[in-house]
Amino acid sequence: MSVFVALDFPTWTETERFLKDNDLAGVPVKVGMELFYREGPAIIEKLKADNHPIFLDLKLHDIPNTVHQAMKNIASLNVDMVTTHAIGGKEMIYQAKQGLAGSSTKLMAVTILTSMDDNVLERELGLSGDVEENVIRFAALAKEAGADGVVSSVHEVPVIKKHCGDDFLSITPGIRLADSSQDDQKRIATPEKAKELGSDFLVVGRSITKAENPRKAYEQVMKEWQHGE
Ligand SMILES: O=c1ccn([C@@H]2O[C@H](COP(=O)(O)O)[C@@H](O)[C@H]2O)c(=O)[nH]1
Repeated sequence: MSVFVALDFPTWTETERFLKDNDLAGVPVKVGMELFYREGPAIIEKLKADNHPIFLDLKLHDIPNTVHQAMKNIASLNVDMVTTHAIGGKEMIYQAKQGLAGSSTKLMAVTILTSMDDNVLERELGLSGDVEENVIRFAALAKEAGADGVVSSVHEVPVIKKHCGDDFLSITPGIRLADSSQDDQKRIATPEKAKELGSDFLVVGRSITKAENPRKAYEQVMKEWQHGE
């Protein structure tokens, strides 16, 4: 199971420099809105040419037909995983999966963003239940609709596996090394904790990209993830 480095950079020039300067050729990477909206699908071809496994994190959320048609276009990019928001509902998630038919791209549904906590759910969104209850509900919905797995924080992985089964994949952002700053994330965990709680895949951005020595930070993440230390 892999660690995806979040390439949250404004352009390909900066991305390419980061990967080269830090000797990260071929590592699994996550492409999100910032880079994709600037560089478009060409960025995927460039990264594939350098053998990077790719998680395309575009978090689609629209009416079912629009998401279906968009996923048909995404399917032709042959990335490893793509995201949709579970809050778009069962029919939207189902149509997202149908749009990917014929490709090997896995569909991951975002449950509750790792930048949110119980307070935000209750006071700002008026959702009933705490983060964990909502994550379980969205994960069960995503599974029923045909998704391959969900995005959540590390802390909800055990309950997701309990309710949806061990083979329902979990990918967890909000990863921080012990000395990294929390930034805008509310539900964080170390790579070591992610291993202990059973995440299948990690997403690590600023703990690596903003580190004084990104290569050393990447190696520390891998050490904790592979050996739990
Ligand atoms: O719930 C979510 C879903 C996606 N993300 C994305 O992961 C990275 C995390 O970056 P860090 O710098 O490690 O905080 C970022 O690209 C988000 O868009 C998430 O954080 N939480």
